Amino acid sequence: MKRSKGWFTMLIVRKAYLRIRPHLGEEESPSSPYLTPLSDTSVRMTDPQDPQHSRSRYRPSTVQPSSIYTFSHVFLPNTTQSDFFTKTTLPLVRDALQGQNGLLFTYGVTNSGKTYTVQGGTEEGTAGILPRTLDVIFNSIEGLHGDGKYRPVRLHGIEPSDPTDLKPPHVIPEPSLAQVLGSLDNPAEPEFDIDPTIVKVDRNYEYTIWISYAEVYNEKVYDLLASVKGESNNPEDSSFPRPLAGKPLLLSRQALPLRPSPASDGNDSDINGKYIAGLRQFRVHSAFQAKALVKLGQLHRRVFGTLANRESSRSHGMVIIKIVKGHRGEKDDPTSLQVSRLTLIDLAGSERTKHTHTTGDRLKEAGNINKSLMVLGQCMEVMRSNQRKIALSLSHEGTGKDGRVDTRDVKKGLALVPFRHSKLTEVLMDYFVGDARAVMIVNVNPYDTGYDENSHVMKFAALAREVYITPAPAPVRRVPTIGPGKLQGTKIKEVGPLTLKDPEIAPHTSRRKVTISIAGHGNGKKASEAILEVLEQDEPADGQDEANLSDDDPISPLIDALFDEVADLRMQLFEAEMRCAVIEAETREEVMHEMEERMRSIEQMYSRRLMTELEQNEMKTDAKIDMLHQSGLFGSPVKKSHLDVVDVGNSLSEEEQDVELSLIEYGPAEGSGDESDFSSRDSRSLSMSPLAGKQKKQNHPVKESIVEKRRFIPDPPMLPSDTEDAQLTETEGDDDLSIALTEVATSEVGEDESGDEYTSESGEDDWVPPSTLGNKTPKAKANVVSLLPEITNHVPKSLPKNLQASILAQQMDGLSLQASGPDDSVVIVPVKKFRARPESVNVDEDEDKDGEESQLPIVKKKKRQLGKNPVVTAEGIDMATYAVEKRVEKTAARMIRRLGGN
Ligand SMILES: Nc1ncnc2c1ncn2[C@@H]1O[C@H](COP(=O)(O)OP(=O)(O)OP(=O)(O)O)[C@@H](O)[C@H]1O
Repeated sequence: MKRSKGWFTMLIVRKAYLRIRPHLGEEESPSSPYLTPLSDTSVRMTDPQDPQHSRSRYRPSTVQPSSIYTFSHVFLPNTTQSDFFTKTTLPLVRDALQGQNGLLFTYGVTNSGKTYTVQGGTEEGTAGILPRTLDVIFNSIEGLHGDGKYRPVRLHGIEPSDPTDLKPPHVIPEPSLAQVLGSLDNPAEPEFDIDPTIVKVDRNYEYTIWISYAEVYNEKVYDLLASVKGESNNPEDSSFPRPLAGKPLLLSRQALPLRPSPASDGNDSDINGKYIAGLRQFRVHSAFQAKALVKLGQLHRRVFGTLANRESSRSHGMVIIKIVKGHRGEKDDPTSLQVSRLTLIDLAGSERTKHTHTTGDRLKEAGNINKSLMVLGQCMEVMRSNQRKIALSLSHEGTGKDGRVDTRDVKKGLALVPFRHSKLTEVLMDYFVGDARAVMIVNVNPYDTGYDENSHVMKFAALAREVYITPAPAPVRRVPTIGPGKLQGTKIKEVGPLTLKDPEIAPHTSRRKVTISIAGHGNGKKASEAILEVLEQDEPADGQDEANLSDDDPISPLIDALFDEVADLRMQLFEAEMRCAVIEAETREEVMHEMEERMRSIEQMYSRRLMTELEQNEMKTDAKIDMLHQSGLFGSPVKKSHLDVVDVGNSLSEEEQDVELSLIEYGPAEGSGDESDFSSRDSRSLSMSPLAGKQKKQNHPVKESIVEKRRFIPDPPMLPSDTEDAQLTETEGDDDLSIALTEVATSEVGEDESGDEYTSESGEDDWVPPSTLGNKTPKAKANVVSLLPEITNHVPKSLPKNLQASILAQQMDGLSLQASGPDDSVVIVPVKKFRARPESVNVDEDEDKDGEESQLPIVKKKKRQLGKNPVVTAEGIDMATYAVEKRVEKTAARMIRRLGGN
């Protein structure tokens, strides 16, 4: 494929490196990091709050919970500064020495290690990439220093140097802030921490190195190497400005304007970049001098950027290293000079306004930081889309006239890259549209709480990687041999330090107080604080610099105004988006809390229900135990009884009485005095059983039919009794139990051998008094013992043992032995139909009609207190069942023996 000529045809890949910060000892103990290195070039980022990894199911975020990101290289936490420098920055230094422009910037959230990467730490061997770059440059040009007759200006210009440029930096005329605070700070960079690397350079050339240090703070550009003038309260006092008692030292500085690079500087690019007008630069002869300047700049940065958070960089700091290279054989020919720039930027951390609840100045500052970073991202996105369009056009090469693509047509269709929307991108514009190699370093602290912010950082990196920048050789400019101050092109007005006396600063100033802590750092010095008042002035209005603008300036006032309008609108849009994002996050959080609240209340409701169920079950069990006690399955509840249900009562042993008594429901104790409330007490005791309640509610058809039948069941004839006042009657409150037992009794043991019923199921007509049964069926000598297996067989074996025992007990409870008739036949009657009741209790009308119940014996009620008896266990029930069986067996055998004997 033929390549068209143009700036977009030679592409180089931008490098994006990821550096993972180690966990620091003094920080809170980390959970697991959310970054997992997968290879040398890729990492997986997993949200620690993801439902799969956390109990919380709701994330107030739309960020993907897990993603894989690819970089040019991933540096693990244990990477040394030296290794990092060699792999990321050294190639840029080599290119710069060969005449290529380069840009390196660090990007990441606060506390992710950007400053550590650029400047370094305090330990030996921890010098960052900036001091190492200076070391390598000076190591490499050793013996090749030029005489510095010419200096670089603006972006691409060269002009004869000013004598002041040659002065060493420490001779800044005004009392500088460094002098004020020099003793306060001791930036770490031990002399012994020098990078020994040497890069091979063309030894036919001479080199001069120039350093500038600027910062973009609150959408304004400041010179960090400009002298800072202090304002003493005493105008006569021209000496060293020290703060008066109780009054802070007042420091002032002025923002610098950005100006388009004039075409006369010989920029090859179609789009002119911008330069920082008035930015001071110093020629340095050694790495030591250069580092001293950088330290001064860092000190200024710290002082002026300390408004909000002294631990955090709130500005974008950029060190610009310019290398002027001239052929040794053409020393007097400035046209042979080449200028290359290497800019290292320590970007401010992306701020979490919604997390820190930032307000006031801090919010504005954070907004500006975010704005500049966002615009940087937008620029990259537009550049990427433009490059795609270009690539698409190139792929259709041959469709135009002569089979060539007209690049002008292609460029017309490209979107405008919004460099002008922030000061940062305006300053960097030249690198993107011009001739530069760019390297981005992404710093991430994998233990940081701001997963979402870090995720945005990674996405930004992914975007940046797809942008390609054209390399081009550094321009070689012809410089007229004119004296200092009379320069080619336009002369830029120097913007020096201002004082409060300067008339123009009043309308555009902002004042703020800055407190600088001076920590002892274990060097024997006492920790103290210095309060300063900082006065920052806006850059001069355009009108003031009109004289400085070249005729070639491409910006017309109308276009400028339109751009400003667009910038304003974008700013408003950005703010609206920020507000929306905050509202969205808050709403999500609110919804999440509401959901959690609901879940909690549902959980509570279910636990309450569960508790109720448990209580009911307990009561049910208690009721069963009660029944077992009443039926004598747990010991013999009534030792002395006057049961007259069976005629043989008098002659039965105590044990036999126990068994029989246990088969009869309880009534009020004779003479206990509480006979009057027997009914209510009875029903109360039954109501304790949830089962009973349920049965009542269910209104079971079987029950109804049985109840119906029972209405017609006549009272049994009076049975012989040894207690005259004992009566058997039906107990109202015990319906359920009696129904169940009646059912069992009537359906299971209601037939004799001949198949004749001897208990009534259908009504009065069927009723056959037990006393006559013997006569009617003389052969029907029911053997209780033989009935036992039958009863037992009706208990489902699949049920748990305790339930089996309970059913058996109920069945047993429904039976009583009765011997009657002249032939001494033994009959089984369902005695559950009969209830002992006191004489004073009113009985049903039906019963009253019979008038017989008054003759029924009263059975003494055995009182039992719940909880006093042992807890039921399966073994206990087994044993009890076994005991009952045995006792019934024994009793029956005895009775049969006795009856047989008779
Ligand atoms: N690779 C590393 N090895 C050891 N310590 C590190 C490393 N990276 C960062 N640190 C330490 O982590 C802390 C935070 O780093 P640093 O100040 O560089 O973060 P930052 O991203 O520049 O923050 P800000 O944007 O707020 O200025 C510092 O104490 C620094 O010494």
